[in-house]
Amino acid sequence: MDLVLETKKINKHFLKPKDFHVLKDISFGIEKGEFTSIMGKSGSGKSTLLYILSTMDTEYTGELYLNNGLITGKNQKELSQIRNKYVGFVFQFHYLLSEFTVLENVMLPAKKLAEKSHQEIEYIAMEKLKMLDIEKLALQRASRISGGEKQRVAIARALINNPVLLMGDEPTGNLDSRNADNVFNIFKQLKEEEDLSLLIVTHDEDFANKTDRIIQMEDGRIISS
Ligand SMILES: Nc1ncnc2c1ncn2[C@@H]1O[C@H](COP(=O)(O)OP(=O)(O)OP(=O)(O)O)[C@@H](O)[C@H]1O
Repeated sequence: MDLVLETKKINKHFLKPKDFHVLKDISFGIEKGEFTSIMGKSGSGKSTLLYILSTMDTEYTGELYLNNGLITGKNQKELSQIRNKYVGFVFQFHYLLSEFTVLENVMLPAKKLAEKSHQEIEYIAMEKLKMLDIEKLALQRASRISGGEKQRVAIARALINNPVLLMGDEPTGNLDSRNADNVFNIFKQLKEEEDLSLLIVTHDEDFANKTDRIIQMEDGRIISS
């Protein structure tokens, strides 16, 4: 099995205001090209888990592997490199820089990685915009485009460093059903054509039912997957 992500017995406690065991023995793997959704009631620990998987939160016990490499125990500088290289993120709110153009927003994570020239990054960014059918918006300010378009730009930005895994926290939560369907179809296309793995937290049952696998969480545990 070619796993792009694996967790072994991840546990997390919030210590304030009092000890709360929020994640309990979370062990699972995501295969290359797999499209997985995470569902569960509000408060079941989905966002807390995603934050750990995204390497942003290091306060947990257990082990996290990305692309077969052990992530747990690495320092912040190493984590930031790994994050930029292997993982893309899409959130409910797109967090675009509104005074920047669409193209500039998409280029930003590649600029941070500082491995390619400005011209190369611009070329790749335009390719991503074409893939998402929004290349005509490249020079438009991010504040001047629609909600559905903004989410496409956020997806293009998440893909700029060619990640192996795209993670999303409610990426369709703020969209109407037509735009939510569009985003699902883009994800499916990325899985099928680019062999990308996707791990998406969602409350949308229709969306989750169309993915390859649903990980169901309850009270900090995985109850089915
Ligand atoms: N910083 C924190 N300190 C203490 N408790 C927290 C903290 N962050 C979250 N929690 C608690 O941990 C539990 C899990 O929260 P989390 O946000 O992971 O749930 P969720 O499943 O993503 O919920 P939702 O679907 O509403 O986004 C909740 O009971 C929440 O109140």
